[in-house]
Amino acid sequence: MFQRVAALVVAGGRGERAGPHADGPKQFRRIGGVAVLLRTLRLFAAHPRISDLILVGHAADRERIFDLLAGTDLSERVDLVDGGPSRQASVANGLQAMERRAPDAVLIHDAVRPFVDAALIDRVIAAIEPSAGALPVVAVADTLKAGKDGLVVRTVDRAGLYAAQTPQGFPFSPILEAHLKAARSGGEAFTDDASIAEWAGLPVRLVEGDPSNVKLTTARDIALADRQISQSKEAQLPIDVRTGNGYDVHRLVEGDHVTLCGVRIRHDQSLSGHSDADVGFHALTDALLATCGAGDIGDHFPPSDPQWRGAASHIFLSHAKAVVEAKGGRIMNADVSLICEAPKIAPHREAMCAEIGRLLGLERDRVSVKATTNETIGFVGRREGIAAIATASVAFGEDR
Ligand SMILES: Nc1ccn([C@@H]2O[C@H](COP(=O)(O)OP(=O)(O)OP(=O)(O)O)[C@@H](O)[C@H]2O)c(=O)n1
Ligand SMILES: C[C@](O)(CO)[C@H](O)COP(=O)(O)O
Repeated sequence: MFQRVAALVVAGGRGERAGPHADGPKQFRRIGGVAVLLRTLRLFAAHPRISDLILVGHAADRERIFDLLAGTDLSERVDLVDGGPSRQASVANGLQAMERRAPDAVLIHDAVRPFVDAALIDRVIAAIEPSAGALPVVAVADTLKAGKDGLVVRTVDRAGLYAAQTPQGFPFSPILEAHLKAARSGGEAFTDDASIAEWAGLPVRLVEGDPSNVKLTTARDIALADRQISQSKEAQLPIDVRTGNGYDVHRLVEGDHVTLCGVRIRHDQSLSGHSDADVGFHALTDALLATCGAGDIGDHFPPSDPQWRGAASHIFLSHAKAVVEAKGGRIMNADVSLICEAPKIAPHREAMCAEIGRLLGLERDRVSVKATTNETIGFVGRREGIAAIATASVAFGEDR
């Protein structure tokens, strides 16, 4: 039995056949509310036999991937490697990056096969041998035709023909060697790793695949997968709605404006702080992080870190949104109370609500900004500072 079995998940493609989408290439599209890539990574991360998890992503998607993994256990678990111009090149990059970890065996999997399950991973691992790979397949069920210029040329005997799936499993050194040899020979035409093994003379065992383990190739595949999850048992589980609160205060000093809930307001004082001192956004950021036990704003953006000096606080709020969403949460509403003697908030309230709605993707009736004075009592009453209290609700479990 192999001691260390690593997983290499390739997500460096552009998903051209699926077409463009605001979320990015198909591996970032959501099915059942969760990004395809996140679903796939979670399955490998949760499997007890997987020792190492390497993700290959397109260089242009680095930020998107970091945002997706931020705040999840995966950010510690996954190593990100840049992909290449073809799937073959992406796998080769991943295998080379994995070499220093010296795994005994490796499973190579398409990020866009999010329906892989633990039983299939077990079957593939069990079939890998020191000198043979393992390939999950499903027998071809349709009658097969060869065609040319719109005409049938002949009917192909389907006996012994299989559709290849992933994860494909191999002893590590032989598949690395095979990939390096293929790269040296200049060929970029291999669409899977079993064909590289075959070309290099490494035998590959057939393993029972899983018809549900489809590859999401077109926009229709993605829509079907989304519908399938929405109708599945996981979608029937109760939704878990959580509430978080946040509080912040900043000192008022000499100045000419304050920024509150993303809106710059002329004033005869300014708020002092390491960032732009937007107490409203800071309190709301904490409220969002609190819904998933993700610490507070200071954990994510330490005041000791010079890069956040003077930073616009929408960065913190958008980050909190990404953390919540990476954990499978959907923000339901956001409510901020500003506590100050001046400036007057009412004239700016709509602009503040619009900014929160824009940043968190919330409709107007899910956002609230309120204000109160402190009746001239205490530090707020003496105009020494402005405070904010925020509450947010997030629904989790929609992705199960
Ligand atoms: N240069 C590439 C091309 C593909 N892949 C990955 O290989 C898997 C299977 O490839 P495919 O379905 O062909 O994905 P795309 O290349 O993204 O799709 P298309 O051919 O439609 O652009 C996907 O997880 C894809 O992200 C990769 O890592 N690097
Ligand atoms: C690796 C693979 O998913 C096995 O079916 C497939 O070969 C990917 O190939 P594509 O040609 O890029 O769709």
